Order: sequence, then C-alpha cells, then structure tokens
Amino acid sequence: MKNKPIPRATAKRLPLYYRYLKVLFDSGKTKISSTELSEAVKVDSATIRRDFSYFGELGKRGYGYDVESLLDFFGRMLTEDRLTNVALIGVGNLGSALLKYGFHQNNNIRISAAFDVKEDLVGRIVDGIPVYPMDDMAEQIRQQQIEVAILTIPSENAQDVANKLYEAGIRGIMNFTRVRLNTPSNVHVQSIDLTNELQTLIYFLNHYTD
Ligand SMILES: NC(=O)c1ccc[n+]([C@@H]2O[C@H](COP(=O)([O-])OP(=O)(O)OC[C@H]3O[C@@H](n4cnc5c(N)ncnc54)[C@H](O)[C@@H]3O)[C@@H](O)[C@H]2O)c1
Repeated sequence: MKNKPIPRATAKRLPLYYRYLKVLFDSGKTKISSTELSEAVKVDSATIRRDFSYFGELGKRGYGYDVESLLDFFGRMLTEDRLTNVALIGVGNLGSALLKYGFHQNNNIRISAAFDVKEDLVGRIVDGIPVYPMDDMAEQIRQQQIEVAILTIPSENAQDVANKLYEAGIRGIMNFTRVRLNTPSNVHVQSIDLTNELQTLIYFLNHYTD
C-alpha cells in the first residue's frame, strides 16, 4: 500500500490537509477523525479516508488519525529533498517581506531571483536576492531553471505578467493578487488570500479551543 503511487487528485489535496493539521497541532490537538477534518477542509470524509489509505500505517482509521505523524509525513512529501528555485515578481511591500522571510531556512525552497519595473530597485540586491528588470525575466527563468513564481504585483498587471511567466516556462504560480488568473491547464495556480486565512484561524478558535 505504502509504495502505491498517490493519485494526482490526492496529491493536490496534500497542502490543504497539511495546513489544517498544522493549525490543529499548534493548538495541541493530537488526534482527529475523518469527519472532523472533513468539516474543516470541506472535503467529504469518504474522500479523506480514501486519500489517507494511500499512506500505509498512517492512514489507519478507527480511533482517529495521529495529527503529529500525519503532519510530519505530509511535510516531508511536500518539500521532498531537492532545492527549488523560485522567482518573485513585484518587490513592493508584500514582495519585500517575502524576500526577507527566507523560505530556505525551513524548507528546500529559496527565492533566487526577483523582478520589478521600478528603476531604482532594478540592479539592487535586496536581502541577498538580485532584482532584475522585467526584460530579463524570461532569460533568467530559463537560465536558473526556475519553475515556480510568486506574484506580488498590482492586480491590473497580473494577467499580462502571468502570460509572460508561462511563456518563459513557469509551471506554478503563487498568486497574491486578487485576479483569478487564466493559465493553461499545465500551469498550477495557488492563490493566497490572507483574509481567508484569518477567517480560517477564527473558525478554529471557535471550534477547537476550550
Ligand atoms: N492576498 C493577500 O492576502 C494580499 C495581501 C497584501 C497584498 N496583496 C496584493 O499583493 C500585491 C502587491 O501588494 P503590495 O502592497 O506589495 O503593492 P506595492 O505597490 O507595494 O508593490 C507592487 C510592486 O510591483 C511592482 N510592479 C508593478 N507592476 C509591475 C509589473 N508589470 N511587473 C513587475 N513589477 C511590477 C511595483 O513597482 C512594486 O514594486 C497587490 O496585488 C495586493 O493586492 C495581497
């Protein structure tokens, strides 16, 4: 069972499970049932049980799933062992904060190049990361074999830049803009909305703390 390849649809749900398990773990919860998880992540419990059945021993049900073991397992599956270079587009308020964050300290992920239209930013090194002009984006992405980009530019330019990212070979976009991006089916878009995240947190406070 453990060595069976995980279906694509299950793999896509892993980050979702991972995020909620992390919140549960941080709030001190040690076990969770598929029904409880189902309510929180809005995936039906039969699907959750089927997904978890791919994870061998970890997926045993009956007494509830062990939160810490699942979290550890999913974390390892999601980051794997290789280093992933990421591009960041838009070194403004949010983009600068992400450059400072330094993902590589926790994961095998690092932002290796940043891009912006502002002349006073281009050519500078911000928190150890070079900022290139947009005209160099495609070339840098190819040279550095970057497949993932973080989009932190104003919404009105998002689709245009997403098209250029796709043409340069980007396969995954973490989209912080409010735009629902149109991309070909082989480009995965993960949209992040901090308001949603806060609402999720509040949901957990109301349901899982005594
Ligand atoms: N999803 C969320 O939770 C969340 C939270 C905060 C901000 N945002 C969004 O993130 C984006 C950035 O917000 P901000 O506060 O950092 O804005 P900002 O104005 O501080 O920064 C935007 C940066 O993008 C650059 N830029 C503009 N057009 C560009 C283009 N075509 N190509 C490359 N760079 C370009 C600008 O020069 C600037 O440096 C906005 O779309 C905002 O709505 C989302």
